[in-house]
Amino acid sequence: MSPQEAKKLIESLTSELQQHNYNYYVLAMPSISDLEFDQMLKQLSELEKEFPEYQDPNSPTLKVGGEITKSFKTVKHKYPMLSLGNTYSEQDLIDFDTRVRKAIGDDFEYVCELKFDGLSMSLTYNNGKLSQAVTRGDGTKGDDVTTNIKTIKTIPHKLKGMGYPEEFEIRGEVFMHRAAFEKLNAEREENGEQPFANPRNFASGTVKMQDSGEVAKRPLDCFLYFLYGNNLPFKTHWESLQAVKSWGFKVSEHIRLCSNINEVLDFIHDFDNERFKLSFDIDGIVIKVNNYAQQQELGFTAKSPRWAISYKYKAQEVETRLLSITYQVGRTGAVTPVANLQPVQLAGTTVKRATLHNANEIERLDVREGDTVLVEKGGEIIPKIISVNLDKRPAGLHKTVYIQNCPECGTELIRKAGEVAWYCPNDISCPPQIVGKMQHFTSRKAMNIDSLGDETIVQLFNSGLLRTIADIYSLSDKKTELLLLDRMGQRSVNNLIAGIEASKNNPFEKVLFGLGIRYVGETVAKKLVQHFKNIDRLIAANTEELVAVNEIGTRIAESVIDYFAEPAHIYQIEQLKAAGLQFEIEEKEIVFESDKLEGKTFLISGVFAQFGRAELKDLIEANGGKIVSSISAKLNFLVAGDNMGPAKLKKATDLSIPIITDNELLEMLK
Ligand SMILES: NC(=O)c1ccc[n+]([C@@H]2O[C@H](COP(=O)([O-])OP(=O)(O)OC[C@H]3O[C@@H](n4cnc5c(N)ncnc54)[C@H](O)[C@@H]3O)[C@@H](O)[C@H]2O)c1
Ligand SMILES: [Zn+2]
Repeated sequence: MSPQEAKKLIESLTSELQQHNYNYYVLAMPSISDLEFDQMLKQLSELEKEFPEYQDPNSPTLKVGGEITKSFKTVKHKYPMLSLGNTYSEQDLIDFDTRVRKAIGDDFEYVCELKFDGLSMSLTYNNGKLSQAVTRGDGTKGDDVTTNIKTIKTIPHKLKGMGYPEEFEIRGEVFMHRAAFEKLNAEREENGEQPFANPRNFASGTVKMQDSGEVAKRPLDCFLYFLYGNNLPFKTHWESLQAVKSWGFKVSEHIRLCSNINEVLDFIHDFDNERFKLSFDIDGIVIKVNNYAQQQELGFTAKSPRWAISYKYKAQEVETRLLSITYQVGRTGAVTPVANLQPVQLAGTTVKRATLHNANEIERLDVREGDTVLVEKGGEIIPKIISVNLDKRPAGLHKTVYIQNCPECGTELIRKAGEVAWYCPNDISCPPQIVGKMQHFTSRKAMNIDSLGDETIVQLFNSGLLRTIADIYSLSDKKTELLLLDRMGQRSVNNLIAGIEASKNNPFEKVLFGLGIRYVGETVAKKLVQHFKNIDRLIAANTEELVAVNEIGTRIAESVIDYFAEPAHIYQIEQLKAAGLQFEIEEKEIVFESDKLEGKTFLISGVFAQFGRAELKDLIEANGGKIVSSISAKLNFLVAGDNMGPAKLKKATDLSIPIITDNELLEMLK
């Protein structure tokens, strides 16, 4: 390769990898697999060795890939948070072992641990109390996410036992169990939000949310795996893991002390199969030299310790035959193509189906019924088709033609500009859409009608008793018909009717969420209700008025407008209103201009569910109050939302300044 070519290639690899780092760490939405990323990184590293003059000082080979964000307080790490050297090959591990031996001789042990697939977190404890939680960030500085991390039940706020140092730092991996991931991701999809590809991305997206209340709803967990501090009372990593367990930290039971590299390889082989039985994802095994003094002797490179390495498992792949492609219609009308496969064993489960995502993906793969396909199950939960084995393609297979009509109701499919999915627009009478909408409407977070479960809805739909959401509220007139159905006795019918009746007390925000308007999830529904107060004002709102609401963008606004433009939806709302459902919230009697706050000073900090900061500021000023920007003894009130910085909180508490919520501020205006 000529130097000129090498320079060009180094530049393009560097910028491509930087983009992938951004997608992975900041957006939590990677667009290539880890293996592809690692191969590109290796290629760059080899080129840089050959042509060091072209290496970018910010090369991804030298730096931890993450970034700090502007949304949290930045904290400098006391001990840098580095990456780990990684490999997919056993030979590389043997080479690693040789290097270690050269440096420290033969007398040492390894600790093998699982490489949890989440995001690393640094926790600081002072006198046994959790004082700070910080993300890895760029390795030198991270985001202070203490408030969010405090919602994780397995991270102790206060330690048990004795013998912990007065101040220490402990590191671990925050992750989400697979079952919780699948459940929450399915809910996201139902709400028309983009699903996360795997639990790691979901956990990482969650930790960086602004609203700790929302974080608390998503069950995260954390395994701890390294202790830092001055004069730790331990000589080895293994000892420290046993001790931190006794202080109340969660340490994985799957750790092993190994006296040589062969025992390490045994551990790796054991978990090649065992890993699929775990309730969470791992992407490999971490191998650490056990003794602290020996770790110190080995030291660090710019990016990772020399006393540790990780072995990453390759995603498992297998070939099988594609029997047919079918199409599923979801609650929102989105059509998903599904590959039905000749059943095959893969990653510990029998795989019969794989997702084909959308029409573009079918086009890209040129996959045809009857093809032999390569299926992968990696970090992603749902298996996917990687490629078609053209050598095995029988003669005469027809190119796949994407369906043009809904497989359920025959309506012609549509595709909106800028979207990849095709939709069935018939949300009035397309069976999976109306059943799905009713199931959503009665679900726990919406109207919470326990007695009308998913299967009962299907049964009532099939028997013609339910056709729309509004029909639910006329079931009480149809007791005789209900009693004729299978598994419907007097008691279950009474329960059913009572549950439906009770649901009428649900507040407007639950009803609005229950309607299943695309992109209107729980939080958006709350915001719309707070802002517009009643359904008529919401129906009348135009795009401008909608996007004026904090955190509502044009995509949501357009979806809301489209929904209310449909006469059948308006008719349904009229019926639900007539049945007695809540379509308004009580107006708070707020005087929007007054002198009630005259002579008082306010400082606003944190984020608020019902107001933007600018809105709050306007409100205070319109009522005669004065906004100040720093805390002093003269400040009258601190208006505090979520995620307020701990330093501010402490200062205000020290000065005994009254801390009020946005609701308490509203009370002052009444
Ligand atoms: N697909 C993409 O676009 C993309 C982009 C960037 C990075 N990546 C992936 O991320 C990797 C680099 O990420 P990285 O720098 O965080 O390194 P890494 O994830 O390979 O290893 C370091 C991390 O391992 C974690 N870890 C889990 N269990 C551990 C244990 N028991 N002990 C110690 N640490 C443990 C810690 O969070 C630590 O920060 C790449 O190799 C690549 O596979 C992928
Ligand atoms: Zn349809």
